[in-house]
Amino acid sequence: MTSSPSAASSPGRPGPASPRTTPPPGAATPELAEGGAVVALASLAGFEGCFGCGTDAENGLRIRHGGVVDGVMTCEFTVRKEHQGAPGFCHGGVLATAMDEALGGAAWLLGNRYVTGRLETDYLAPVPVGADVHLRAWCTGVDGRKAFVEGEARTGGPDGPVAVRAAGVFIEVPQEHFVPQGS
Ligand SMILES: CCCCCCCCCC(=O)SCCNC(=O)CCNC(=O)[C@H](O)C(C)(C)COP(=O)(O)OP(=O)(O)OC[C@H]1O[C@@H](n2cnc3c(N)ncnc32)[C@H](O)[C@@H]1OP(=O)(O)O
Repeated sequence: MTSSPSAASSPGRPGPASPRTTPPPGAATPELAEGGAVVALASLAGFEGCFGCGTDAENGLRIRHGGVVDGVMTCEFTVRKEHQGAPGFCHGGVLATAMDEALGGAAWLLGNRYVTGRLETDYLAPVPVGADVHLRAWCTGVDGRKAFVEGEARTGGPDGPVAVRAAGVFIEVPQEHFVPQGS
């Protein structure tokens, strides 16, 4: 088992999450499942149609999941013209979707299935159409079925300026929560 980084030591950690997305006192330190669990679970669950990462989702974000380094989930996507909000820039809802995907992926690294209960986003800089967006997310604590997760999106490279910060609460669900493919 690998431990995820503590909130205090996470590289590029965003500012404080709200009280609703901060692990309560006594929350467990996240323990990641053995490597690859997130990918195995996702393929079992049929994520091809996912608007965030699905390869069959023609108009989706086609987020490319990367590796996990020191408990931090990495992924990226390219802002296309159909993602535009204000002229020349990515829509904020698209960026929230990307953060949902990244934070959700960090929760799934725990080895269970999770859905978004709450998602908070801070927009710090506009993201141009055509930009590559580099996402990172990590779990800060687990309390029963709740996983507390934070993340950030950067442009201009993985170590470029932070454009979006996010924090969320993801709730563990059984496989039966999802609609079987083909139903
Ligand atoms: C590579 C793979 C990567 C995968 C990434 C996936 C990313 C995408 C993720 C999504 O977008 S998921 C889609 C959006 N989310 C949903 O559709 C969830 C809709 N909501 C529900 O289905 C139910 O409300 C939910 C399963 C979350 C909870 O219902 P339950 O009846 O199972 O549980 P319950 O309401 O008893 O709550 C369980 C615990 O979670 C807490 N909780 C529930 N909703 C919450 C909320 N909104 N915020 C904070 N905490 C919440 C609740 O307080 C409680 O805490 P305690 O155990 O301490 O009492």
